[in-house]
Amino acid sequence: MSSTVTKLCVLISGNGSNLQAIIDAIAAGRLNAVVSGVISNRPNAYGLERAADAGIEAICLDHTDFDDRASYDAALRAQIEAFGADCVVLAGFMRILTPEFVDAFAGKLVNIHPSLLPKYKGLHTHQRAIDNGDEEHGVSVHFVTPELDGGPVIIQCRVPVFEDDVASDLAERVQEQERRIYPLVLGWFSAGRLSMRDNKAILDEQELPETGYANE
Ligand SMILES: Nc1nc2c(c(=O)[nH]1)N[C@@H](CN(C=O)c1ccc(C(=O)N[C@@H](CCC(=O)O)C(=O)O)cc1)CN2
Ligand SMILES: NCC(=O)N[C@@H]1O[C@H](COP(=O)([O-])[O-])[C@@H](O)[C@H]1O
Repeated sequence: MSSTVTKLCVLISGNGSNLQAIIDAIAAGRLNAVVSGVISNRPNAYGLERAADAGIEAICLDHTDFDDRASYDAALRAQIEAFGADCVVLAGFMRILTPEFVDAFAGKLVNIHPSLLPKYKGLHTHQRAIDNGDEEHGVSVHFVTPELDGGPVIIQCRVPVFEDDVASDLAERVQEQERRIYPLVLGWFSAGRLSMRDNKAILDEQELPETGYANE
């Protein structure tokens, strides 16, 4: 890994609590990286304010301004390259990315997903877990591939589901773990310990298991 500090370009769509966890970890000296820029596809994302408060360049690239996914992703790629990125960090980014975009950042594009993949790919994961009567749920950090939420898992964390849970209760319990594990994974990446090879996640030259619970 070069002596320069790892540049993280963070993509958001909403509140930005994972972005804030990354900003806080960097400020506390727990993550050796810099956020080179923040991009939101939604103008009202509170995460844009979080970035501005931290003195980080932040812009809205509104997907509704584009005719199709391919043109949006081309503009998104150009903006990321303008900011500079050793790693593109999806942090609550709610747009499905084209294969061309994903391939342009292969191996340095990660996402945090609120379920124990491969369960509950897609949206509304907490409500689906509750509706199914699951006793456990959780979060996965994975490399992004063209297959939606199908990329190699890097780390997972489990949380209990309680009988009286509503989706927001479960989301809060999951997000508490998200804020803990995302800076951890990004630290592995910035230290040159984490990579993706042959569609597998590799940590310290060891292939990571398909499901690996961080709180075991
Ligand atoms: N090609 C890939 N793109 C994305 C991945 C991925 O693994 N491969 N991960 C997602 C993140 N994600 C869940 O973790 C996710 C985000 C968005 C959607 C979705 O259905 N989006 C809709 C719009 C929904 C909305 O605006 O509320 C869409 O893009 O049409 C599903 C899963 C990020 N992208
Ligand atoms: N499919 C992607 C997805 O649902 N991501 C989820 O959105 C939330 C964003 O929170 P944040 O904006 O406060 O970081 C997080 O819980 C993240 O797991």
